[in-house]
Amino acid sequence: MTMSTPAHHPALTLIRLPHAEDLDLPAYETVGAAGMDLRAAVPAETPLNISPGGRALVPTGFIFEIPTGFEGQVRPRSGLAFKHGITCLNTPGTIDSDYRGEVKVLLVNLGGEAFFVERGMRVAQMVIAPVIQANIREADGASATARGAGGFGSTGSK
Ligand SMILES: O=c1ccn([C@H]2C[C@H](O)[C@@H](COP(=O)(O)OP(=O)(O)OP(=O)(O)O)O2)c(=O)[nH]1
Ligand SMILES: [Mg+2]
Repeated sequence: MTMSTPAHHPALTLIRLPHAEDLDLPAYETVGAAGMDLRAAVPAETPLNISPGGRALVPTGFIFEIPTGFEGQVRPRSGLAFKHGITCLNTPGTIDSDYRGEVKVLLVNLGGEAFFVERGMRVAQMVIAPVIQANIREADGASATARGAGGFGSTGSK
């Protein structure tokens, strides 16, 4: 495997909230993992029940201080999607670098059975990605291109 350089590892500070007291830190499960898994900080005694077709906001128990110039993307886990129809409703969820609240995961149950989210369950993964903020300006007309306003299959279906 290619060696990583420190430039590829921006510092990420996590602040543990009281209800995450005993939870593992979100972590990359393998050396080459793109995302760190996020665990559910729901009470151990009351798993969160998501009915078929229902949705729930699952606390992670951590504040993420995403470095400036980056974002956090909350993405589904394919295993939960495949086995249970559990995915993130707003995927990818966007975590802004200036957000200082608890990261939460918006799950939806597209499966046919109730799904119970238990404490410590890895419910989603977060990818840290660079962000480019555009300089926004307004203009009177759009510049000419070969495509013009064609879209939605205008180049043909094959
Ligand atoms: O899956 C998600 C998506 C968002 N957030 C938090 C972090 C993010 O920085 C903030 C706002 O998210 P977003 O911009 O997607 O939501 P909005 O509906 O536009 O709310 P706001 O008006 O607060 O920006 O909510 C999460 O914890 N989990
Ligand atoms: Mg917003």
